[in-house]
Amino acid sequence: MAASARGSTDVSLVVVVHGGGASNISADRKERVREGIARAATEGYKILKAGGSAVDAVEGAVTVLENDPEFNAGCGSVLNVKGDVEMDASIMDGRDLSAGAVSAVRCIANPTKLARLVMEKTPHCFLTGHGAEKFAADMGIPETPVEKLITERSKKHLEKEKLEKGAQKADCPKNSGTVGAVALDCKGNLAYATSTGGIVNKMVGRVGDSPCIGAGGYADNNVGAVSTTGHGESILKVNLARLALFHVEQGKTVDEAAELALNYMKSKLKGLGGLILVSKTGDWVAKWTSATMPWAAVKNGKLQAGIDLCDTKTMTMDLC
Ligand SMILES: COC(=O)C[C@H](N)C(=O)O
Repeated sequence: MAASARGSTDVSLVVVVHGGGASNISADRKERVREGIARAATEGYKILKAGGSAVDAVEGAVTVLENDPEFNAGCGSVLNVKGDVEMDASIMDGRDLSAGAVSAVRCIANPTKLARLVMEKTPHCFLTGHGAEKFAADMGIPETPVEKLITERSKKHLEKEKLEKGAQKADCPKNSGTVGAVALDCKGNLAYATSTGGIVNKMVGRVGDSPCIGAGGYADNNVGAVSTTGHGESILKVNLARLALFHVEQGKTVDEAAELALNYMKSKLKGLGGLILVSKTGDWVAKWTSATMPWAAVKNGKLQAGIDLCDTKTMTMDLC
């Protein structure tokens, strides 16, 4: 059985965010993570309330998390084997399936904003490495010195990982905080965004699932929107986001669809992770097979957030 939280049926504004599926989060970080994830969901919801689109809302929510050093995206990204930051992100508009992605980008504060520019300003879906960085410069995005993206925690994390190398099972990323959001706006449009520093101690040039449309996320107004987190190589192999939406298309509830997709990945590959899903009717679910997955959701002005099943405390805040 996968762990989960879910919302009920009726059409309305919905934002759901996640802060990455991972092994246990230490007690001292829990409150900071919970506060950050709730702030991101609130930001996304405010954008929807002000008449913004689902794409605006997911970009806004994920930007909050990229700027928060507690999460593995933007500032706070985990480091590769060389101690460097290489980030991946993607975004998708469920209206027309337009999508934008970037991978292995370095001196960029908000890779999701860059992914949106790829979607809106180029004839392509996906730019990588130098080309993506050149495009960012052409779009007037200032270069962020890499030191501003690296935290003491991410340095310690790499050191610890190098010492313990071999002890970790490859199918469960340790304490990673990849971030993502899904949203349903007042016009019935759906979108997702996912952003990550990837996995600690990764090879230079390694690209995970997060920028890959269908794996790291998917949005289609006819079905729903999904953002995923977890072991990237497993997520890529099962196309986790599209797989979950396939089950919704087949008539499963959002809860059943998420569970079927995650359990398939676990049984086939021993791959652990999590996902958030909102359907075209506004039903949502946050579900994970990893030990924890910080999540927050706002629907009908009510905010709920949680981290793991042992920590069932949820906040309910009236945002009407
Ligand atoms: C929780 O960690 C992650 O989500 C990492 C990300 N899926 C990757 O493999 O790049």
